[in-house]
Amino acid sequence: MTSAITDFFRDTEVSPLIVLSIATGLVLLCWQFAFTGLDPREPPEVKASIPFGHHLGMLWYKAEYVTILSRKVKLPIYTIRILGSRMYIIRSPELIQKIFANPKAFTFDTFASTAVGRLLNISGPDMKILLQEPGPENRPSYSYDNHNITHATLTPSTALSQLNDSFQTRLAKSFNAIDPAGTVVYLHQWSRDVVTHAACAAILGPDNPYEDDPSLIKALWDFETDLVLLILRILPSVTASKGYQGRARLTSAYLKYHNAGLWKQGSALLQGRRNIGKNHGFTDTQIAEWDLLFTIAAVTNAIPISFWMLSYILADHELASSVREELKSIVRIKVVDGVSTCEIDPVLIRGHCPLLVSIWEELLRFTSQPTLGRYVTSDTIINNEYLLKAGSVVQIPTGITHSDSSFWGSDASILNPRRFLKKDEKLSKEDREEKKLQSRAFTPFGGGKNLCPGRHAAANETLSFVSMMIYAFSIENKDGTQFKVIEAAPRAFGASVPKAEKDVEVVIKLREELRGVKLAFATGRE
Ligand code: HEM
Repeated sequence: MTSAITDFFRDTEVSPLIVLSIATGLVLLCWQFAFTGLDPREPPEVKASIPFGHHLGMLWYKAEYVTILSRKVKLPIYTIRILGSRMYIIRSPELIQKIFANPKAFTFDTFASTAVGRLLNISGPDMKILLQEPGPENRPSYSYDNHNITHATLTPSTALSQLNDSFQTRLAKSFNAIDPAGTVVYLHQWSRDVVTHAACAAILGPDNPYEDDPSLIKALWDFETDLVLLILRILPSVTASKGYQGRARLTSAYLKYHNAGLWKQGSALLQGRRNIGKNHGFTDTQIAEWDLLFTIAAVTNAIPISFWMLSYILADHELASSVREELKSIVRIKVVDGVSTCEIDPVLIRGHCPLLVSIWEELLRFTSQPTLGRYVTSDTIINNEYLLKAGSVVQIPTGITHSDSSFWGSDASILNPRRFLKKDEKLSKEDREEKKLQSRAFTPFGGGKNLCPGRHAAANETLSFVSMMIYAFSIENKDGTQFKVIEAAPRAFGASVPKAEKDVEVVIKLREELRGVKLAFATGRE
């Protein structure tokens, strides 16, 4: 056989590269035909206009492809073929809710466990015990226990209030370090660093690795940026060198933190997760690695959205001054032992600052557009209508439902800061119907069993950061030009909120009337 191939190359003028390309094409074509026909009850298939068009689209547009495709395909649900298997894409809020309602048949855990296994190099029996199967003596699996403690400590409770307090205390420290006469920073990077410091203090406690070595913040974001390449694991030390090195530095810093017993001053969330890890026989290194992954989940969307929210307000003078006006009702100037403090109470924002809350919700609609994924574990019919086959993947491009004018009106494609201002009691019957449709179409935090447990913490983080920035500081472009919202980069696979493409240099100054005053947040409130 080998000599026949060599003879062929010797006897023909065709380059081996062309032959190889033709052979690859043929294999892929056979693969495409090998795809078993659709059951008539499955969602209709949408074929690409050119051969392998969906594959090329995925390679080119990455996470955005199913959103781009769904803008053209107006069906409530449809099927495409990817790598020889089915992918069901759902645009209809009604069908999306059916998926959320059945986490056994449509699971997120399969994706999460595969990704975590590849990131942490877990395989074989360890993988089963750690992530999916019941543990020894039929105890619940680690993933089950971990899911419960994470959701329990992040829903409104004393544990969450303490986490929020720690966030705000560390945030205030960064604000008080700003030179009142003016500090020049790159706003995107500076916001990222300030909020990351606070988020890590909230989870890990005040004495955490990032305080010892602030360069770990960059390592964390390098790791986060290279996450997909690290999951793919194709020569990661070369293809994802920054993330690869960042992960190594962070893992050893987190291990040092655990070995020194510093976890004892961490959040109830961190301590609860540590206990569960210990009960399931995790080593300290595994616990450190899990904490690192959790830190990524906690910062990956919350931090970009803080930057976007600040940017959209700053770019609109009238909006910024209305927000500042509204904030006056939750600001107190306190004088203790001759020291004046300007204190914002974030717990009061929901009740006293409707415009700020509306901007937050609109930012979630406008920027948090995850493509949610579920794996189909058994043949299931949804809505008494569509058969979804086991082994397939469901994709929910929320960018579609978040921008559909039939739910959001003719201004769906622009950011309207006052969109969520209408109060329920003032709504007409028609408005109430529209609101119902909107609430089903609004899934910035996903839904069902995996609905983001960090949503309350994220709201607190963003609203605390933005409210103090807008109330206490003036922020202007360093070059004197008008502040504008900068371009967003394409959304990465798995990310809900995009990051900024570039950065903008600004001068941050404490407002004249607050010179000599310290900044703080009210704490100890539930
Ligand atoms: C604006 C900020 C945030 C956004 C937009 C966001 C969005 C999401 C989304 C879309 C999911 C997947 C849900 C699904 O598939 O149905 C998710 C899951 C998750 N998020 Fe968030 N998130 C944010 C902030 C946070 C924060 C601050 C934390 C932690 C403190 C956090 C922790 C998690 C965890 C642990 C999961 C996995 C939940 C599970 O599988 O049960 N997130 N998030």
